Amino acid sequence: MADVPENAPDHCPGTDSEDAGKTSACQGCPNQAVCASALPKAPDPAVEEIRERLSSVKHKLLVLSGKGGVGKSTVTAQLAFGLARHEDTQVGVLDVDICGPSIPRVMGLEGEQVHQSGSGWSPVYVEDNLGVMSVGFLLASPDDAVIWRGPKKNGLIKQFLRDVDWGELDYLVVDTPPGTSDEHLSIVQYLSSAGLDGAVIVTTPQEVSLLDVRKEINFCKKVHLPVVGVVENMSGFICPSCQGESQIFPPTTGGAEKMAADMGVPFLGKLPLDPRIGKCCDEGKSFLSVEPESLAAKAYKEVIQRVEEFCSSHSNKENVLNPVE
Ligand SMILES: Nc1ncnc2c1ncn2[C@@H]1O[C@H](COP(=O)(O)OP(=O)(O)OP(=O)(O)O)[C@@H](O)[C@H]1O
Repeated sequence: MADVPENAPDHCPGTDSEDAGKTSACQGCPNQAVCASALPKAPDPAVEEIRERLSSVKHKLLVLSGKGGVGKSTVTAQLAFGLARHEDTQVGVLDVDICGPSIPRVMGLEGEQVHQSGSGWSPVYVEDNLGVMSVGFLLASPDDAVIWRGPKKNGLIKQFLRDVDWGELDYLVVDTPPGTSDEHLSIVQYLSSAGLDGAVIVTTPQEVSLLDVRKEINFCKKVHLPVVGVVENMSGFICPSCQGESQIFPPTTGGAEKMAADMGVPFLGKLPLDPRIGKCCDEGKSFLSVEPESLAAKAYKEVIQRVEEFCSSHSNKENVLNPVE
Protein backbone atom coordinates (compact mmCIF):
# COMPACT_ATOMS: atom_id res chain seq x y z
CA MET A 1 0.00 0.00 0.00
CA ALA A 2 1.40 3.41 -0.88
CA ASP A 3 1.32 5.21 2.43
CA VAL A 4 2.01 8.91 2.48
CA PRO A 5 3.33 11.03 5.35
CA GLU A 6 1.24 14.06 6.35
CA ASN A 7 3.72 16.59 4.99
CA ALA A 8 4.53 14.72 1.77
CA PRO A 9 5.13 16.54 -1.53
CA ASP A 10 2.50 16.31 -4.31
CA HIS A 11 3.99 13.38 -6.20
CA CYS A 12 5.17 11.39 -3.20
CA PRO A 13 5.60 7.74 -4.30
CA GLY A 14 4.51 6.54 -0.83
CA THR A 15 6.63 5.24 2.00
CA ASP A 16 6.17 1.61 0.98
CA SER A 17 7.18 2.16 -2.64
CA GLU A 18 10.48 0.82 -3.93
CA ASP A 19 11.11 4.39 -5.10
CA ALA A 20 10.56 5.87 -1.64
CA GLY A 21 13.05 8.67 -1.09
CA LYS A 22 14.48 8.32 -4.61
CA THR A 23 12.21 10.24 -7.00
CA SER A 24 12.55 13.87 -8.02
CA ALA A 25 9.51 14.65 -5.85
CA CYS A 26 11.46 13.36 -2.82
CA GLN A 27 14.21 15.98 -3.23
CA GLY A 28 13.91 18.41 -0.35
CA CYS A 29 11.18 16.40 1.42
CA PRO A 30 11.80 16.24 5.19
CA ASN A 31 11.11 12.48 5.10
CA GLN A 32 13.58 11.72 2.32
CA ALA A 33 16.34 10.29 4.50
CA VAL A 34 14.11 7.85 6.36
CA CYS A 35 12.23 6.83 3.19
CA ALA A 36 15.47 6.17 1.31
CA SER A 37 16.97 4.17 4.18
CA ALA A 38 16.39 0.46 4.45
CA LEU A 39 15.21 0.94 8.02
CA PRO A 40 11.78 -0.46 8.78
CA LYS A 41 9.22 2.35 8.66
CA ALA A 42 7.53 3.32 11.90
CA PRO A 43 4.00 1.92 12.28
CA ASP A 44 1.41 4.32 10.92
CA PRO A 45 -0.11 6.19 13.88
CA ALA A 46 -3.28 6.68 11.80
CA VAL A 47 -4.15 2.99 12.30
CA GLU A 48 -4.55 3.53 16.04
CA GLU A 49 -6.32 6.87 15.53
CA ILE A 50 -8.81 5.30 13.12
CA ARG A 51 -9.41 2.38 15.46
CA GLU A 52 -10.08 4.85 18.28
CA ARG A 53 -12.32 7.07 16.13
CA LEU A 54 -14.42 4.18 14.84
CA SER A 55 -14.68 2.35 18.14
CA SER A 56 -18.15 3.88 18.53
CA VAL A 57 -19.31 2.27 15.25
CA LYS A 58 -20.80 -1.20 15.73
CA HIS A 59 -20.81 -2.51 12.15
CA LYS A 60 -18.68 -1.44 9.22
CA LEU A 61 -19.52 -2.57 5.72
CA LEU A 62 -17.81 -1.94 2.39
CA VAL A 63 -19.80 -1.86 -0.85
CA LEU A 64 -17.66 -3.09 -3.76
CA SER A 65 -18.13 -3.69 -7.45
CA GLY A 66 -15.81 -5.06 -10.09
CA LYS A 67 -17.06 -2.62 -12.72
CA GLY A 68 -18.34 0.95 -12.77
CA GLY A 69 -21.98 1.71 -13.45
CA VAL A 70 -23.46 -1.51 -12.07
CA GLY A 71 -25.36 0.32 -9.31
CA LYS A 72 -22.89 0.29 -6.41
CA SER A 73 -23.75 3.80 -5.19
CA THR A 74 -27.45 3.14 -5.68
CA VAL A 75 -27.22 -0.01 -3.56
CA THR A 76 -25.12 1.83 -0.94
CA ALA A 77 -27.68 4.63 -0.67
CA GLN A 78 -30.77 2.43 -0.62
CA LEU A 79 -29.13 0.02 1.82
CA ALA A 80 -28.40 2.98 4.12
CA PHE A 81 -31.95 4.36 3.78
CA GLY A 82 -33.25 0.86 4.53
CA LEU A 83 -31.01 0.28 7.56
CA ALA A 84 -32.09 3.69 8.90
CA ARG A 85 -35.81 2.88 8.60
CA HIS A 86 -35.83 2.25 12.36
CA GLU A 87 -35.48 5.64 14.03
CA ASP A 88 -33.31 4.18 16.77
CA THR A 89 -30.77 2.76 14.29
CA GLN A 90 -27.93 5.20 13.63
CA VAL A 91 -26.45 4.91 10.14
CA GLY A 92 -23.52 6.63 8.42
CA VAL A 93 -22.49 6.57 4.76
CA LEU A 94 -18.89 7.28 3.82
CA ASP A 95 -18.31 7.91 0.11
CA VAL A 96 -14.69 7.27 -0.77
CA ASP A 97 -15.33 6.92 -4.50
CA ILE A 98 -12.95 9.83 -4.87
CA CYS A 99 -13.02 10.25 -8.64
CA GLY A 100 -16.79 9.72 -9.01
CA PRO A 101 -18.59 10.66 -5.80
CA SER A 102 -22.28 10.17 -6.60
CA ILE A 103 -23.58 9.70 -3.04
CA PRO A 104 -24.44 13.41 -2.51
CA ARG A 105 -26.76 13.27 -5.53
CA VAL A 106 -28.42 9.93 -4.82
CA MET A 107 -29.00 10.86 -1.19
CA GLY A 108 -30.38 14.33 -1.95
CA LEU A 109 -27.37 16.25 -0.59
CA GLU A 110 -25.94 17.89 -3.70
CA GLY A 111 -24.37 21.27 -2.97
CA GLU A 112 -23.83 20.51 0.73
CA GLN A 113 -20.44 21.24 2.26
CA VAL A 114 -18.33 19.78 5.02
CA HIS A 115 -18.41 21.54 8.38
CA GLN A 116 -15.64 21.34 10.89
CA SER A 117 -16.27 21.16 14.60
CA GLY A 118 -13.90 20.86 17.53
CA SER A 119 -14.17 17.07 17.33
CA GLY A 120 -13.61 16.69 13.58
CA TRP A 121 -15.57 16.89 10.34
CA SER A 122 -19.32 16.77 10.87
CA PRO A 123 -21.37 14.47 8.59
CA VAL A 124 -24.22 16.01 6.59
CA TYR A 125 -27.54 14.61 7.82
CA VAL A 126 -30.34 13.30 5.56
CA GLU A 127 -32.36 12.33 8.62
CA ASP A 128 -31.52 12.62 12.31
CA ASN A 129 -30.27 9.03 12.23
CA LEU A 130 -28.62 9.06 8.77
CA GLY A 131 -25.39 11.01 8.22
CA VAL A 132 -23.22 11.19 5.12
CA MET A 133 -19.63 12.18 4.36
CA SER A 134 -18.41 12.39 0.78
CA VAL A 135 -15.52 13.85 -1.14
CA GLY A 136 -18.29 15.44 -3.21
CA PHE A 137 -18.87 17.86 -0.30
CA LEU A 138 -15.34 19.17 -0.78
CA LEU A 139 -15.86 20.09 -4.45
CA ALA A 140 -17.01 23.57 -5.40
CA SER A 141 -19.43 22.19 -8.00
CA PRO A 142 -20.75 18.67 -8.77
CA ASP A 143 -19.16 19.02 -12.22
CA ASP A 144 -15.67 19.45 -10.78
CA ALA A 145 -13.33 16.53 -11.37
CA VAL A 146 -10.92 15.12 -8.82
CA ILE A 147 -7.70 14.22 -10.59
CA TRP A 148 -5.30 12.95 -8.01
CA ARG A 149 -2.59 10.36 -7.96
CA GLY A 150 -2.82 7.33 -5.68
CA PRO A 151 -0.82 8.61 -2.69
CA LYS A 152 -2.92 11.76 -2.38
CA LYS A 153 -6.15 9.73 -2.65
CA ASN A 154 -4.91 7.43 0.08
CA GLY A 155 -4.16 10.47 2.24
CA LEU A 156 -7.74 11.68 1.85
CA ILE A 157 -9.15 8.24 2.63
CA LYS A 158 -7.08 8.13 5.79
CA GLN A 159 -8.35 11.60 6.72
CA PHE A 160 -11.98 10.60 6.11
CA LEU A 161 -11.64 7.50 8.26
CA ARG A 162 -9.84 9.33 11.04
CA ASP A 163 -11.41 12.79 11.15
CA VAL A 164 -15.17 12.38 10.67
CA ASP A 165 -17.03 12.64 13.95
CA TRP A 166 -19.78 10.03 13.47
CA GLY A 167 -20.71 9.71 17.13
CA GLU A 168 -22.38 6.42 18.03
CA LEU A 169 -23.34 4.44 14.92
CA ASP A 170 -24.95 1.06 14.41
CA TYR A 171 -23.80 0.87 10.78
CA LEU A 172 -21.18 2.63 8.68
CA VAL A 173 -21.63 1.81 4.99
CA VAL A 174 -18.63 2.70 2.82
CA ASP A 175 -19.06 3.30 -0.92
CA THR A 176 -15.76 2.53 -2.66
CA PRO A 177 -14.42 3.14 -6.19
CA PRO A 178 -15.07 0.34 -8.71
CA GLY A 179 -12.45 -2.40 -9.08
CA THR A 180 -9.61 -3.28 -6.75
CA SER A 181 -6.96 -0.64 -6.38
CA ASP A 182 -4.46 0.77 -3.98
CA GLU A 183 -7.30 2.72 -2.39
CA HIS A 184 -9.13 -0.51 -1.59
CA LEU A 185 -6.06 -1.87 0.11
CA SER A 186 -5.82 1.30 2.20
CA ILE A 187 -9.47 1.15 3.17
CA VAL A 188 -9.32 -2.52 4.10
CA GLN A 189 -6.13 -2.11 6.08
CA TYR A 190 -7.34 0.88 8.06
CA LEU A 191 -10.85 -0.44 8.63
CA SER A 192 -9.71 -3.94 9.51
CA SER A 193 -7.84 -2.59 12.47
CA ALA A 194 -11.10 -0.99 13.58
CA GLY A 195 -13.17 -4.18 13.06
CA LEU A 196 -14.59 -4.47 9.55
CA ASP A 197 -17.61 -6.75 9.25
CA GLY A 198 -17.36 -7.47 5.53
CA ALA A 199 -18.12 -6.52 1.94
CA VAL A 200 -21.34 -6.37 -0.05
CA ILE A 201 -20.45 -6.98 -3.70
CA VAL A 202 -22.65 -5.55 -6.45
CA THR A 203 -22.80 -6.91 -10.00
CA THR A 204 -25.17 -7.07 -12.95
CA PRO A 205 -26.03 -10.44 -14.53
CA GLN A 206 -23.80 -9.74 -17.53
CA GLU A 207 -20.82 -12.01 -17.95
CA VAL A 208 -18.48 -9.02 -18.32
CA SER A 209 -19.51 -7.83 -14.84
CA LEU A 210 -19.45 -11.32 -13.33
CA LEU A 211 -15.88 -11.80 -14.53
CA ASP A 212 -14.78 -8.74 -12.59
CA VAL A 213 -16.76 -9.81 -9.55
CA ARG A 214 -14.82 -13.05 -9.39
CA LYS A 215 -11.68 -10.90 -9.14
CA GLU A 216 -13.36 -8.84 -6.42
CA ILE A 217 -14.20 -11.97 -4.40
CA ASN A 218 -10.64 -13.21 -4.80
CA PHE A 219 -9.42 -9.83 -3.57
CA CYS A 220 -11.62 -10.23 -0.45
CA LYS A 221 -10.27 -13.72 0.14
CA LYS A 222 -6.71 -12.50 -0.25
CA VAL A 223 -7.11 -9.71 2.31
CA HIS A 224 -9.21 -11.96 4.62
CA LEU A 225 -12.25 -9.70 4.26
CA PRO A 226 -15.51 -11.61 4.84
CA VAL A 227 -18.00 -11.38 1.97
CA VAL A 228 -21.44 -10.46 3.33
CA GLY A 229 -22.80 -11.50 -0.03
CA VAL A 230 -23.28 -10.74 -3.70
CA VAL A 231 -26.18 -8.60 -4.97
CA GLU A 232 -27.32 -9.01 -8.58
CA ASN A 233 -28.56 -5.58 -9.66
CA MET A 234 -30.53 -4.76 -12.83
CA SER A 235 -31.62 -8.37 -12.80
CA GLY A 236 -34.59 -8.49 -15.14
CA PHE A 237 -37.03 -5.70 -15.98
CA ILE A 238 -40.48 -5.83 -14.42
CA CYS A 239 -43.00 -4.00 -16.59
CA PRO A 240 -44.89 -1.54 -14.37
CA SER A 241 -48.07 -2.07 -16.47
CA CYS A 242 -48.33 -5.85 -16.86
CA GLN A 243 -45.81 -6.95 -14.14
CA GLY A 244 -44.25 -9.28 -16.75
CA GLU A 245 -40.49 -9.84 -16.39
CA SER A 246 -37.98 -9.53 -19.25
CA GLN A 247 -34.29 -10.36 -19.05
CA ILE A 248 -32.39 -7.31 -20.32
CA PHE A 249 -28.95 -8.83 -19.65
CA PRO A 250 -29.49 -12.59 -20.10
CA PRO A 251 -26.78 -14.36 -18.09
CA THR A 252 -24.89 -16.94 -20.10
CA THR A 253 -23.34 -18.79 -17.17
CA GLY A 254 -26.14 -18.90 -14.60
CA GLY A 255 -25.82 -15.35 -13.26
CA ALA A 256 -24.53 -14.06 -9.94
CA GLU A 257 -26.32 -16.65 -7.80
CA LYS A 258 -24.50 -19.54 -9.45
CA MET A 259 -21.22 -17.65 -9.47
CA ALA A 260 -21.59 -16.93 -5.71
CA ALA A 261 -22.33 -20.62 -5.04
CA ASP A 262 -19.35 -21.70 -7.15
CA MET A 263 -17.08 -19.34 -5.22
CA GLY A 264 -18.48 -20.29 -1.82
CA VAL A 265 -19.88 -16.87 -0.85
CA PRO A 266 -23.47 -15.95 0.12
CA PHE A 267 -25.95 -14.58 -2.39
CA LEU A 268 -28.03 -11.69 -1.04
CA GLY A 269 -30.63 -11.42 -3.79
CA LYS A 270 -31.67 -10.00 -7.14
CA LEU A 271 -32.75 -6.37 -7.57
CA PRO A 272 -34.79 -5.75 -10.73
CA LEU A 273 -34.18 -2.97 -13.19
CA ASP A 274 -36.92 -0.49 -12.37
CA PRO A 275 -36.91 3.03 -13.86
CA ARG A 276 -38.44 4.30 -10.62
CA ILE A 277 -35.19 3.37 -8.82
CA GLY A 278 -33.23 5.56 -11.26
CA LYS A 279 -35.76 8.38 -10.76
CA CYS A 280 -35.50 8.19 -6.96
CA CYS A 281 -31.71 8.30 -7.23
CA ASP A 282 -31.83 11.31 -9.53
CA GLU A 283 -34.13 13.03 -7.04
CA GLY A 284 -32.09 11.92 -4.02
CA LYS A 285 -34.95 9.99 -2.42
CA SER A 286 -35.35 6.69 -0.64
CA PHE A 287 -36.89 4.22 -3.09
CA LEU A 288 -38.24 2.15 -0.20
CA SER A 289 -40.18 5.17 1.08
CA VAL A 290 -41.42 6.31 -2.33
CA GLU A 291 -42.44 2.88 -3.73
CA PRO A 292 -42.76 0.65 -0.65
CA GLU A 293 -45.18 -1.79 -2.28
CA SER A 294 -43.21 -2.37 -5.49
CA LEU A 295 -41.57 -5.70 -6.30
CA ALA A 296 -38.20 -3.96 -6.40
CA ALA A 297 -38.76 -2.58 -2.87
CA LYS A 298 -39.64 -6.10 -1.69
CA ALA A 299 -36.40 -7.39 -3.23
CA TYR A 300 -34.44 -4.57 -1.58
CA LYS A 301 -35.99 -5.35 1.82
CA GLU A 302 -34.87 -8.99 1.54
CA VAL A 303 -31.31 -7.93 0.72
CA ILE A 304 -31.28 -5.44 3.62
CA GLN A 305 -32.61 -8.06 6.02
CA ARG A 306 -29.86 -10.48 5.00
CA VAL A 307 -27.24 -7.78 5.59
CA GLU A 308 -28.73 -7.10 9.05
CA GLU A 309 -28.70 -10.81 9.83
CA PHE A 310 -25.08 -11.10 8.73
CA CYS A 311 -24.08 -8.18 10.95
CA SER A 312 -25.94 -9.43 13.99
CA SER A 313 -24.33 -12.85 13.65
CA HIS A 314 -20.90 -11.40 12.95
CA SER A 315 -18.79 -10.93 16.01
CA ASN A 316 -17.42 -7.54 14.89
CA LYS A 317 -14.04 -8.19 16.35
CA GLU A 318 -10.79 -7.41 14.59
CA ASN A 319 -10.72 -9.86 11.71
CA VAL A 320 -7.33 -9.02 10.35
CA LEU A 321 -4.21 -7.53 11.81
CA ASN A 322 -2.17 -7.21 8.69
CA PRO A 323 -4.35 -7.97 5.69
CA VAL A 324 -2.03 -6.66 3.02
CA GLU A 325 0.73 -9.05 2.16
N1 LIG B 1 -32.02 -1.47 -10.22
C1 LIG B 1 -31.95 -0.35 -10.93
N2 LIG B 1 -32.97 0.02 -11.74
C2 LIG B 1 -32.89 1.15 -12.49
N3 LIG B 1 -31.84 1.98 -12.51
C3 LIG B 1 -30.79 1.65 -11.73
C4 LIG B 1 -30.78 0.50 -10.88
N4 LIG B 1 -29.60 0.46 -10.22
C5 LIG B 1 -28.91 1.55 -10.59
N5 LIG B 1 -29.60 2.28 -11.50
C6 LIG B 1 -29.16 3.49 -12.22
O1 LIG B 1 -27.95 3.12 -12.92
C7 LIG B 1 -27.04 4.20 -12.94
C8 LIG B 1 -25.70 3.76 -12.36
O2 LIG B 1 -25.88 3.49 -10.98
P1 LIG B 1 -24.77 3.90 -9.91
O3 LIG B 1 -24.32 5.31 -10.09
O4 LIG B 1 -25.30 3.50 -8.59
O5 LIG B 1 -23.60 2.91 -10.35
P2 LIG B 1 -22.14 2.76 -9.76
O6 LIG B 1 -21.79 1.34 -9.89
O7 LIG B 1 -22.05 3.35 -8.39
O8 LIG B 1 -21.34 3.65 -10.76
P3 LIG B 1 -19.88 4.30 -10.55
O9 LIG B 1 -18.94 3.20 -10.74
O10 LIG B 1 -19.84 5.32 -11.64
O11 LIG B 1 -19.83 4.91 -9.18
C9 LIG B 1 -27.69 5.34 -12.16
O12 LIG B 1 -28.29 6.21 -13.06
C10 LIG B 1 -28.75 4.63 -11.31
O13 LIG B 1 -29.85 5.48 -11.04
